[in-house]
Amino acid sequence: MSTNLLTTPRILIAPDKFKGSLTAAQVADSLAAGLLQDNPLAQVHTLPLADGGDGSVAAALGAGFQALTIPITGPTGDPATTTVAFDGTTAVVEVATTAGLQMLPAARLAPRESSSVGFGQAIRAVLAHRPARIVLALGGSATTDGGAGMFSALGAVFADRAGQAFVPTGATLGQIAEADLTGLVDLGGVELIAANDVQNPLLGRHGAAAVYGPQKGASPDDVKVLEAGLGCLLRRLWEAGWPAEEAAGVPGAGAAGGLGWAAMLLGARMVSGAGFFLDLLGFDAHAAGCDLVITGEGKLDTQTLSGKLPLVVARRANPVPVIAVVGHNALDTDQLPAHGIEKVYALSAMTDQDSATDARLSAALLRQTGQHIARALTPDAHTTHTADAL
Ligand SMILES: O=C(O)[C@H](O)CO
Repeated sequence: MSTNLLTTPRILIAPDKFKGSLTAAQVADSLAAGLLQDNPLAQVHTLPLADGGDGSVAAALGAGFQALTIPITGPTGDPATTTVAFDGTTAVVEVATTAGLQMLPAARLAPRESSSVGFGQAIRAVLAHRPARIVLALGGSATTDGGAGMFSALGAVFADRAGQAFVPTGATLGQIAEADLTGLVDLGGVELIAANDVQNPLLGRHGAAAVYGPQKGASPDDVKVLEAGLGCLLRRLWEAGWPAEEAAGVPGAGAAGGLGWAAMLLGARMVSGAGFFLDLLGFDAHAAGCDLVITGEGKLDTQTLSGKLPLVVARRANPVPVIAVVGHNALDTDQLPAHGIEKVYALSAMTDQDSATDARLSAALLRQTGQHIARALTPDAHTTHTADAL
């Protein structure tokens, strides 16, 4: 690490979540505990981040937003509650905690039967608080319903060939014979922002069903049904007067089972989730004047290089040195300094066990890593401990 040795280093810890084990706040707190254990004089500030996927509401709450608890219908129809973050102006509503994989009862995947209706209900409920802006945090969804459930909750009516109204799920999108958008709630005057971390279009081999369907449990046959269903929804919304075809090709349209596309049809502006959340949470001001920024995520891989959160942090923190702490590093560490990351600490290099799904083990390893980093930074410790590159 080229950071000068310092007795009272000012350190900002700004990680994403470690998916499957720890929230961003838990990652940051574990690292901070280790750092302070070895150097109680360090000035450590934590800023748990998010990239638009799950953890976005938690990151906003950590930055001082208030929690609104809202009753919704879960992705497979069970009663559920969700939390929306609100600061009086901006509301953050998350797909992951309204129609997400994490909300499926007994974690049973439901690629055909799930819908985004709970996401729409949360948006509708938050309108009563008169937000100037709603951030739609996309990602981590259980469904590929193209936003049909969300539209239904917002007042759209879908009918089948017999004229029977129904709320479509992924598998029944193909039964939509007509879409009536006349009863849609008025979103005029509310700025909608879709915070998104993927660049996929709605349809095709890079689309929502083909790329993200399998992680929601879709078999190859299910993917075909979902793809055909999304095509049907697109035609019906186009017939109802929306620019459904143009929006389908926009990068990000395929986020969250097509909710990226659906959000654009509602007038949302699509933004990179990582950059947006760094701005919302005041990252630049927090990083300015620091001696070191520590970022991280569950897995560092080629997707990271295409602009995921640690790289955005590294770019924005410059000239402050940045190191990454990750669950697993699948990249050649030599290529990271060119992206602004001076050094990587990987938890998987510290243990034979799989820390990716074990929260307690991950937290313990993060604390140890915090201690390693403190020793590498402080003059006294540096002379008494060996440097510990992992
Ligand atoms: O929810 C999904 O489909 C993926 O996380 C991509 O946005």
